[in-house]
Amino acid sequence: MSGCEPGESIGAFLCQAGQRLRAAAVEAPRLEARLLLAHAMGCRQEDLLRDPRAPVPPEAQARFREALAARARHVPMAHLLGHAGFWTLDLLSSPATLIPRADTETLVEAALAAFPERGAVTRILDLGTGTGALLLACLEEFPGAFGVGVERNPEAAALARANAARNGLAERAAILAGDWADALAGRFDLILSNPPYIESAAIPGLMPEVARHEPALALDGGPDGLDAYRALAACLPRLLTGAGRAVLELGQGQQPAVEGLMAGAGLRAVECRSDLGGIPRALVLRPA
Ligand SMILES: C[S@@+](CC[C@H](N)C(=O)[O-])C[C@H]1O[C@@H](n2cnc3c(N)ncnc32)[C@H](O)[C@@H]1O
Repeated sequence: MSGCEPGESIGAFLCQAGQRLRAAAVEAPRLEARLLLAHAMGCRQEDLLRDPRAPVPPEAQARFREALAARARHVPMAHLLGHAGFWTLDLLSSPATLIPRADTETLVEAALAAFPERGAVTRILDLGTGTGALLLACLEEFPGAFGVGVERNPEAAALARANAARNGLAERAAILAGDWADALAGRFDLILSNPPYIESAAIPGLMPEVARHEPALALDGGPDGLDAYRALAACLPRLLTGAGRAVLELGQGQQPAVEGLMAGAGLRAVECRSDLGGIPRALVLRPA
């Protein structure tokens, strides 16, 4: 490849990998090449930069080539590295569910703003828990709370359980495989949900990392994107305590429709917090 030194040094591998990822229209090719090589060599990114002329060991070369080819096919970085950061946590991620997104952290901020008195939250529910991101971040922030996470895909439920253990929260979390709140009785102070909310017809047009590599069960909200909110509207009123709050993630432009659905079920919107891009993202609801 032009402009790269030949050979098997760290520098040569990074240069060639950066060019390959750029040609595949990957957004941050040099950074991702460093992350993948560090992962293949079992070291930190900083260690690579210390001696770019050092050789890449043969086993690491093989792992790196494989990961690089997958990344050039737009397999998401989190699937290749096996984990992703969310709030203060490091979470295992897998193709069984959504990779946790920074936008979803807006829901944690909204929950914290809704309950300035942390002790007021003793029972938390997360519907469609996936990696466990929202449930575990909130358990971290509300230290007196016990949490239940429900997930339709048993493989994702197992991942959420592993993440609870990995973050020292297993004693305070129960993860159930099931369909929304069908198997639940009782009431919760804080209910979180980031449901699938993309309109079915829009999914093929999403970036390839999402459209090809994240599961439809985590994305597809039906023809108008609102199917899961209808299911949530049907169960949230019986699950919230009188002073409880539900915090729901919204897709772009969905605030009026979701507020309308929830109002019809007897839930009043008290806040809608925007994400860092200025998009209304976290809708906070209370019993009317
Ligand atoms: C958008 S992802 C959110 C995952 C995680 N809560 C997050 O914020 O990163 C939606 C999750 O809901 C799950 N799901 C979809 N339909 C469900 C249902 N009927 N009951 C329970 N979980 C469901 C999906 O498998 C997926 O893990």
